[in-house]
Amino acid sequence: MASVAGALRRWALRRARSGATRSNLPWSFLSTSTTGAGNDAVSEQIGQGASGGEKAKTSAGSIPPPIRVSLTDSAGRGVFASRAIGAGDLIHTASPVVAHPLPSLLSKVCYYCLRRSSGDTSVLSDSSCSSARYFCSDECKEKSKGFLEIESTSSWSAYDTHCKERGLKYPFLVKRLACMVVAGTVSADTLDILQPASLHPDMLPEMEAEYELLKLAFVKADPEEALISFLTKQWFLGVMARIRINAFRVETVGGSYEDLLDLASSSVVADSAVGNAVYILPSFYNHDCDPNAHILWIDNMDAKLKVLRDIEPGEELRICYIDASMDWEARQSLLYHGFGFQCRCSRCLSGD
Ligand SMILES: C[S@@+](CC[C@H](N)C(=O)[O-])C[C@H]1O[C@@H](n2cnc3c(N)ncnc32)[C@H](O)[C@@H]1O
Repeated sequence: MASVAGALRRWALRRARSGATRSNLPWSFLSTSTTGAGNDAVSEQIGQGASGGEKAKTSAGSIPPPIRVSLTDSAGRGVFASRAIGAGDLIHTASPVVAHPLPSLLSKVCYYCLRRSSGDTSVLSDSSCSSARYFCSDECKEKSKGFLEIESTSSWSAYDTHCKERGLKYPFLVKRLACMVVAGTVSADTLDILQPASLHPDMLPEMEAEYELLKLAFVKADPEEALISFLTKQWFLGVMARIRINAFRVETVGGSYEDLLDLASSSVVADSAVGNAVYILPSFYNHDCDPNAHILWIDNMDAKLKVLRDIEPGEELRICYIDASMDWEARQSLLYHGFGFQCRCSRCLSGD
């Protein structure tokens, strides 16, 4: 136990000495308001281009994305085009704040970037832990160092088994986020700007059990108290509430990047899911059953947002959260029960 605590202390010390700060974070400069108050800050930062971990880039690289985040009439905040965008154009790309492969695919999908293994997983498997984790490159291994060092100081068998037995995916994102916070690579309030789901009282006992197991894993590693002071039940529930609404199921598609981007269609056939991820900017896109924008993943966790048809300046950009080919009743039911809102897109309002 003492060596575990020592590892955490040494890590924190190294972070402090290297000058790493918690403000050096993806979008940490944004207001943490979940109401309209933070909108100006969001728009301003998009206008200036992103900095920090989450990169919002156009294909041209340094040009700010042609979008702003503002309040909509009926769906909270949304993403609007700040100039005309042509059908098929890439709006921006985004790297997640936090991502995790599906627990069943740890030996087949990169533990950092969610890229599928091409076959030989032995070379870059992480031998420091009992369950094999695959890394697609030394770069991904290097980028994982922070959370991995923290993760490997604790025993996760009780937490992982509890979640796997119940088929839960989101607690793995929370575990990764908590390790990143302890490692000092993200701030504990990184996701606060995102809209939270209202958690039904029936869900709370299960989530509280997950929280206790998460806390226990850290406490058993005997870290300095200050390092895990953020890890309250309120923090856990707040993160879960945001992940529930904003996590994307990452489904990578094979094929040439250019070919896929050229397609002005949302009917790209994806492979099966490789993991889950939470982004900041993509989380501001509202849903539409007849979307004018589309999110896709080519090869790894980096999301590409592109438009499906010509867009006028000022038009709201919306993606589709579900299978748009379902009928009105099925769509309404899925969006209400799965996502917690009554869809007010024009297709639904017209009864189609
Ligand atoms: C991922 S968030 C999108 C950004 C959100 N509007 C915000 O202010 O952060 C999803 C939430 O936006 C709202 N929303 C998205 N699409 C909607 C739609 N078609 N009709 C009504 N509400 C919608 C719902 O409150 C939903 O839970």
